[in-house]
Amino acid sequence: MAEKSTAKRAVIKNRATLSVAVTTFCALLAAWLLGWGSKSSVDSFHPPSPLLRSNSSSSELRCEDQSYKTELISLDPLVIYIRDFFNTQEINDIVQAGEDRFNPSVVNQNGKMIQNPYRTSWSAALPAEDPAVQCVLERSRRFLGTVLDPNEDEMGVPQLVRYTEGQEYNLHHDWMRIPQPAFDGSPRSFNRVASFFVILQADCEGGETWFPFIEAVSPQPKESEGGRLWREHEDGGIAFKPVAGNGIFWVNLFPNGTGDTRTVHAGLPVTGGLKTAMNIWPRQYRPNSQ
Ligand SMILES: O=C(O)CCC(=O)C(=O)O
Ligand SMILES: [Fe+2]
Repeated sequence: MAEKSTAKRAVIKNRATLSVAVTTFCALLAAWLLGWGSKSSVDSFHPPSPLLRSNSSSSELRCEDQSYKTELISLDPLVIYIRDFFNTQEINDIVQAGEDRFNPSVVNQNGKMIQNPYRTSWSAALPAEDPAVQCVLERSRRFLGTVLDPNEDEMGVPQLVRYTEGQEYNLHHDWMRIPQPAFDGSPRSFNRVASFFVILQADCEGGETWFPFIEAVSPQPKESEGGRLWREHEDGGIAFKPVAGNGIFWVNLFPNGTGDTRTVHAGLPVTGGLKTAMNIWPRQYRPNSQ
């Protein structure tokens, strides 16, 4: 009897030891799967776009996942409104990265970049190596899906644009009439296939982004007038209110590479305060003969 109970105790002890071991193993496995001990970010990647590849020396970049929401505004040309495209931390980091780099904005006139009363804002080219810049460029690249050829195309040089009271950018399109020859000397030229225009700071009055030739797929419901993010403009088309973190995406080029004049748009005058936004102009390359 005593022998039996000793054996039983030994079995119980072994089971207990086994169960502690199993529990510890499961806990360690769960901790590993949840990524404890590493940085609390959910998205990790090796920069894949040509621009990021050529300019980045760091081996790994960690970006926060961003759950943005998209709303189709127009199908032809394609215009998509993106809510919460950048988070507050990214906005702060990107503004800081560009803060000391602002110069008077210029416009392209017959291939020459010149200052013009047509565009009275400030611009700053952003450093491509900045981690927040890399994260939002990568997010934008993924948004584009197959629009960019990973072997040819790139995300371009992102820019900040800033307006104070009285400043504006009159009607223009973002695509170039004459595609820009490739900087690497290859017999290719690029054009801005699409635009992301994302608001970073919107402590301002005025400063809507107006597309006179864009018609919404259907009218907005009338009841949400106050909280509207865009409105039908009195001179036609749609005007988007600047809201920090939100962006507008549109396609500039037809499939044959020519520019779509219906994408003409303006940054309407800021009548008070400060508006800062980021331009991302992905570059699509074509052989020079085309
Ligand atoms: O400021 C805006 O609302 C538009 C700016 C713009 O179109 C640009 O910088 O190309
Ligand atoms: Fe523009």
